[in-house]
This record gives sequence, C-alpha cells and structure tokens, in this order.
Amino acid sequence: MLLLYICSSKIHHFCDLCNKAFEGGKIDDHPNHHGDSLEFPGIFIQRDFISPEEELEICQQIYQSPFVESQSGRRKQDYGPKVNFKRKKIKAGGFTGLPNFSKMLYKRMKSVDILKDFEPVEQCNLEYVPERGSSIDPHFDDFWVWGERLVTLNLGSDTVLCMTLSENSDVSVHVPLFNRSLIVVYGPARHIWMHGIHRENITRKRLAITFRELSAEFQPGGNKETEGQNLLDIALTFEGISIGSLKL
Ligand SMILES: O=C(O)CCC(=O)C(=O)O
Ligand SMILES: [Fe+2]
Repeated sequence: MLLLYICSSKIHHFCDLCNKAFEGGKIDDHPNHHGDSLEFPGIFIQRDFISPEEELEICQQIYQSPFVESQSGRRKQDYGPKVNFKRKKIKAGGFTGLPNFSKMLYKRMKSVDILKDFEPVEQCNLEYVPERGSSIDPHFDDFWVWGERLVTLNLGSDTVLCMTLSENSDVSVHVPLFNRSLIVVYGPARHIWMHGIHRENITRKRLAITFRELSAEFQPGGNKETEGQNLLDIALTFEGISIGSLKL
C-alpha cells in the first residue's frame, strides 16, 4: 500500500518567538497570530546561529567529501559509530571522529544554555533537493542509543519540520527551520511527536547537520559508560572522515 505522507487539515504553526503553536495561519505570522494556540514544549530555536560567511565556508567543507545515496531522495554523510538498532549493538568500527569544521560549531553550542553539557557522538549531514523530491517520512530517532536532545543546524534554505502524533495523525505542528538557525528537539517533541519533512517544503537545496548525543545507558553512571566514553573520545578528536569516504 502506498502511504501518502500528507498533512491533516488541522495544521498548527509553531512560533519560536511565542513558544506556542497556533492553529491555521502561516509560519511567519508573528506578531499577528490568530486562532487557538497550543503549548508545544520541547523545541528550542536559535536563529542566526552562524553568519552567512560561516554558512558558505561550512557548505564548501561539506562538499569536499562524498555523499552516499539515502532514502526518499536524500543524500548523506555519516560521522559516527556503526549502530545495529535491531540487535542493540554499537561498534566504533571505522569511526574516526566528527569532521574538523564541526569543532567551532561544538564550541558555539556550548554557549547556548540548553546545550552547555551537550556532547555529540554522531554527526549526519543530509542533503535535500527538489529535483529528487527529497523528504523524510515521520519517525522517531532511536531511543536506545540516542539521548534526549537532537540538534540540527539548517543550511542552504528554509524549510518546515512537520510534527505528528502518528503516521495519520489529524493534528500536525509545523516548526520553522530557518536557514542558519539551530534547532534542538527534546522532551515531548522528541518522545511523543514524530517528525518529518514534506517534499513540498523543499523548494531549494537544503543541508541539515544533525548532531546526536548518547542515551543515559552510555553516560557516566550507566552500564555502558566505558563504551560511551570511548566513542566520545573518538568523536571529539575532530579528525573524522565520513563513513562513505572509506568505501571509495
Ligand atoms: O532534515 C532534518 O532536519 C531532520 C532529519 C532527521 O529527522 C533525521 O535525520 O533523523
Ligand atoms: Fe529524525
């Protein structure tokens, strides 16, 4: 069966300036919101996290490494451990660390209150383009290996993250992903709501850099603490080459 990923009539638009989602309207209505509002905890947005010059530099760095084809018209570059989600196995394998250009992003993230103790162990760069109809179906990021906060830096163009309660939910919340902004997804937005991106909302090339931290099991005090520390030591060398590069 072909499941068409379309949005319900009850679209709410999340406003990062009000920290609420408003029924109907448009993504850029602020301050003229109307319609019922919904509390929508678990989204933090830092607009202009990087400058246009930094964006250009980061994009140039990204395109010096090869991409591999991914699902739904996306291409990706992975820097992280090899994870078998079904068997719950994680291996450092060919992981050589996060890429060099992410060192400055890591440092800057530390200056954001909600991320001051954020220790990323994985980076995935995704490329979306309208020509390939790139999108991502609604999903939860894995809960066994990945921790509370999902952090994404948005590059290239604006788009919208669509949050739904299930595949065919009749309520959706559209969250703006501004170019050069950083978004942190946590709490209910991470655990209760699924997230995805519609192909209609990819109108120009977009690059998303997602950083993930390890779950509590791999953190100090957890029973996989040593494994976690080892992965983190590798990640934070910032000497990584993408997994796809190894196969060439
Ligand atoms: O492209 C994005 O902003 C979201 C990507 C995502 O949800 C994922 O890689 O799990
Ligand atoms: Fe995701």
